[in-house]
Amino acid sequence: MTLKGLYAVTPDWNDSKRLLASTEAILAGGCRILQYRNKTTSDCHRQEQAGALRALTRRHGALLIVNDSVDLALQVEADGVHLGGDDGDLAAARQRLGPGKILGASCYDDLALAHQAQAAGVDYVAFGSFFPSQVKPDARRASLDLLQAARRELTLPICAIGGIDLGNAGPLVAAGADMLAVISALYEASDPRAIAERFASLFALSPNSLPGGREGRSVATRR
Ligand SMILES: Cc1ncc(COP(=O)(O)OP(=O)(O)O)c(N)n1
Ligand SMILES: Cc1nc(C(=O)O)sc1CCOP(=O)(O)O
Ligand SMILES: [Mg+2]
Repeated sequence: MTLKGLYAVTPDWNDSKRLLASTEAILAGGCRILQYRNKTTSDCHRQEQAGALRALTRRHGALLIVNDSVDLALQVEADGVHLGGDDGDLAAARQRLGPGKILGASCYDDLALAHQAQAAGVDYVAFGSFFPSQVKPDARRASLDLLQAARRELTLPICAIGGIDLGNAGPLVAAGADMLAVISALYEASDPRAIAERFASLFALSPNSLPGGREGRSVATRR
């Protein structure tokens, strides 16, 4: 499966019934990549929620990526793991996961970090925060210029994250983002399925037809 399109990331909800219902709607809307992220619950509850999301993503033919923990990713047979700067060594994680699992890395606003992550064997890199985020109000800010430079210099799929909604997503895709990672604009929506459908449709558009797409990659340079 390709690492392209809407990448839904779960909120810190401990109500599993609500979490599963909203996630099911997002997957029904065409999202094919889900990250399980819950920073506030116990390990035991995290394992339970991740296991339920594993079953749900399988039913929808979607990838499941676990945030922060190689152990949990292996326990629930997830498709991969996402690690940030404080989450352990990327090369060691690659060793433990083997070549078949997806490894993603946070690179914040730092292109040099992305080159290091690429050398360590990751499958995608993430930059952010592109916009103010209620989930991470103090996150470092990444720019469209950084995204365009990353697109020119890196061969890996690139993910954008942080405060992304339907109103600001177009220029990110036009600048070279392969994936848009989104929490609030999906999970706080009254109709998450409809929002997911509209995000998914952004990736079916050509760069120049996207809002802010004049500086998008030319067809010749797109992968
Ligand atoms: C797709 C994606 N990008 C970035 C992050 C942030 O990871 P990290 O910096 O480790 O912060 P936490 O999410 O662990 O708080 C992510 N989770 N997913
Ligand atoms: C988990 C996370 N990481 C970020 C980074 O910049 O690395 S921003 C972020 C929060 C994303 O949530 P929302 O879509 O609600 O802004
Ligand atoms: Mg982390």
